[in-house]
Amino acid sequence: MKDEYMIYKLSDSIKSTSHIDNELFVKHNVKRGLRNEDHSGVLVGLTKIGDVVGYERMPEGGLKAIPGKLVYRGINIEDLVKGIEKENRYGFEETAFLLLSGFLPDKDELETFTRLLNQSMPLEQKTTMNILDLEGHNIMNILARSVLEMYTFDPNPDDTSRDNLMRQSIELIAKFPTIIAYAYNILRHSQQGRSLHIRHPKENLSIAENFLFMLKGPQYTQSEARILDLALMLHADHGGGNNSTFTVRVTSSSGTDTYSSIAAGIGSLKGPLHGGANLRVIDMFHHLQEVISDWTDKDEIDAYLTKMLRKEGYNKSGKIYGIGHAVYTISDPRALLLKEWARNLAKEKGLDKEFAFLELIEERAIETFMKFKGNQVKKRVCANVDFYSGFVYEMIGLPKEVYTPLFAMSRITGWTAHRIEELNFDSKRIIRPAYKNVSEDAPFIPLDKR
Ligand SMILES: CC(=O)SCCNC(=O)CCNC(=O)[C@H](O)C(C)(C)COP(=O)(O)OP(=O)(O)OC[C@H]1O[C@@H](n2cnc3c(N)ncnc32)[C@H](O)[C@@H]1OP(=O)(O)O
Ligand SMILES: O=C([O-])CC(=O)C(=O)O
Repeated sequence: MKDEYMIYKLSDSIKSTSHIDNELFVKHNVKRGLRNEDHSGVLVGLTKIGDVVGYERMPEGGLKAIPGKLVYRGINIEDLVKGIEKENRYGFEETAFLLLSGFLPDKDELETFTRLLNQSMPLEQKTTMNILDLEGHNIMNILARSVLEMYTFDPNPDDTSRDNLMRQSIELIAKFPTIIAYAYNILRHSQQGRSLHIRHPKENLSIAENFLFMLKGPQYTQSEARILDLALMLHADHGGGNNSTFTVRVTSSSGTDTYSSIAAGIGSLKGPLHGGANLRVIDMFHHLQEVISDWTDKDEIDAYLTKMLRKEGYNKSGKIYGIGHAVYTISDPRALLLKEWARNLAKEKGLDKEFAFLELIEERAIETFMKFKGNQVKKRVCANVDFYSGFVYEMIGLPKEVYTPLFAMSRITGWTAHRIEELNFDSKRIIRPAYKNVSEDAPFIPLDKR
């Protein structure tokens, strides 16, 4: 047999070895994707960090869809974001403090914490040189590799004591913006032939400002930095059950080191059904701008969205990106906030027509999805956080390569808070669910008899 045929032979076996009848999940009462029949998540843990609410349980049984609510350490995200906006301050550092500590910092605590973050932003010279050296066009991949490398420079990488976990968490939160900005500048140079600028983080700038400075130099506006700061606040945590945070909790429960666990979380977030969706949404939006001739024609939009759901349009995945959520049903509170900023910004930038089209796609996607699925699906869908974020980033001049990394730059706060919690409750136990084997027994056959 020719060597290359082996790949096809083995790959062909996947058709039968990976086929598991849907009915078997029902028969063995297996919760597909750790989800109950009514789509709610199977309860697998307790947390005091974030609360994600999309429905109420009725006393007579069943779920009642309610407008989505997101809470960080007991504080409603809307109150946090609007409170900080009203005081005309940057809020991501404060959000990180809140998630890590469980309480809001006073003035002195906030100043000290912000200074600590600022001082931890520069990278080891060796890490910078390595980022320069890392081949590749995907910043999530470069970020994961850089995080794994931080293990080498940490004098105490495997120590899971409280103090050390907190020190590592602060280092990671501070260094993510630097790694991402450097990686983008290098990528821009190596893949797009642009001149190479490495701007080191500055003192006395917020993380949002510093990121924009490192990415594009001093030519960013205060309103761009404020919007980025707000977006960072919104993406910081989403409870313990989202795919990347759960990944961090699962890996942490084995007692592995912080860098291995966070690199695994980055890998999860990169997926197009999770944080990677923000990139897909903007790509899908540009595609729709091209294929839909009349951006106000509901019938034309519906027809194309139906094609997408039938796996005949766009990337033929059958997905409409930025729509649907494991928990939220009526609304994702983050999407509502991002949508309002997008609306205002679009007005400012003369992009009202584009915004109106995106808003109409949201409306039609929900309608079309419900019609397409009919009574096959018991839950309604809404736009999620990824639906408007890319449009906002695009308007503030951010390149698409950093959209998903920006999610990671914010979510590192939630990941580290959850890792700390996973390793510090008294009754902790390694996370180890079960899989039922549904294959048939097979005899061992000697090689010359096969
Ligand atoms: C930060 C975040 O991670 S937010 C989510 C970002 N991801 C996306 O935007 C990708 C598009 N959305 C999706 O794929 C899904 O809505 C998810 C992955 C977010 C949630 O999936 P689920 O928890 O399975 O959602 P839910 O239980 O409501 O799904 C019901 C059915 O509708 C399908 N569905 C849900 N949303 C969509 C969508 N946007 N496009 C097509 N089909 C969808 C599901 O695949 C599922 O089908 P199945 O019953 O055949 O398995
Ligand atoms: O909760 C989820 O499943 C996904 C999500 O919105 C997030 O992680 O922000």
